[in-house]
Amino acid sequence: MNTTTGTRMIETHGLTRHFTSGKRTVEAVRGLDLTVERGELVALLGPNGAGKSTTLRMLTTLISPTEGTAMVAGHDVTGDPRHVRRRIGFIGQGNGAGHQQRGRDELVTQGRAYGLSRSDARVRAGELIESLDLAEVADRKVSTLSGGQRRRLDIAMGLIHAPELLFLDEPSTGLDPQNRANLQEHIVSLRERFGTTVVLTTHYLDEADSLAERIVVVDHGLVVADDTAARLKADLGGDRVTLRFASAEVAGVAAERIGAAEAPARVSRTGERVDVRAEGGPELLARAIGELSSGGIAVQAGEVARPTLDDVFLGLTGRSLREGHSTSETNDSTTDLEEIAA
Ligand SMILES: Nc1ncnc2c1ncn2[C@@H]1O[C@H](COP(=O)(O)OP(=O)(O)OP(=O)(O)O)[C@@H](O)[C@H]1O
Repeated sequence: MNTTTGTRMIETHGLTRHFTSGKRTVEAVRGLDLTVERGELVALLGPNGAGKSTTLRMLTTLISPTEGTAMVAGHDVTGDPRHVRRRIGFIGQGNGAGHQQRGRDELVTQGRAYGLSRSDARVRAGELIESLDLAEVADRKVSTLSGGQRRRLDIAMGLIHAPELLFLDEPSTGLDPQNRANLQEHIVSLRERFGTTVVLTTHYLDEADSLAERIVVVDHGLVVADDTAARLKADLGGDRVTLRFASAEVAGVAAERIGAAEAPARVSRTGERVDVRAEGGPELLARAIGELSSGGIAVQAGEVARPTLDDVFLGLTGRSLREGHSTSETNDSTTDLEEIAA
């Protein structure tokens, strides 16, 4: 049920959240400006402690902003949280489903918590079971489901009241590659089937790259980049070509020659290695090997790497996203869903 008029699903201005304990104040989110249009699939990407979950918790009304404003699905998160909650779904980290009930009963209970009649909740549960391929698991006890099956059940729980906007906090953390791939397919198909706008957080660069149309990179509580993965990578200035030489001295001469021949490519040398950042990396590598060897310089090894989102992050922050990865944090999404339903 899409009830919001206009195309903007999220609009924040200067969204800020501080946590204070004793004399210590953590500035988890520091003036975040974000817009998401209806139907978009947006990933919030950032290292541990960047402020992704805190942002999601403000947008889903679970915690209040310290400063700033956020309109979500047409309503103010501070002034009108009930209407926001009715229009959104939130699937937190961890497993939101109980253990001894069957999947189908969990869904009906969840629908009831959102104010559906028992018969409407049953009908809606049946629709979701069919469209999310849960037929095989719906009549089993939740405690017997695999991690991937539970995650799909979690998604169905978040969709029971047909939200216009679905928030997923690290949906695939802890899943094996096969289950991650399945889950990603389901997320993509949500929009096709239900027209749902999806905002998810992730640590996984490849997940953000392949899944999201738009990537918002968050670091230290701020948006440091906001664009498509392709444009973020293109902004880096093309492929990275790495060549290795017998000595640092030879590499120095090679770097000068490549710089002169391949302008405007960016050339840098580290010891015996020369890195070149330029469009058309494979062709450049072939040219450089040919020209250097005809000038008497042997290239010992050469490779081309397409830019990755990790390169983007490294370029923006001087740190690698991979350094910050950890799956240790767990929030209980049962609590989140209950709070939302309250
Ligand atoms: N309830 C809280 N009390 C105190 N500090 C908090 C609280 N919640 C979050 N923080 C702090 O705020 C900062 C941002 O945390 P947040 O969980 O939003 O980051 P994140 O990007 O979601 O990280 P992760 O990828 O590890 O989930 C961190 O320094 C965190 O320790």
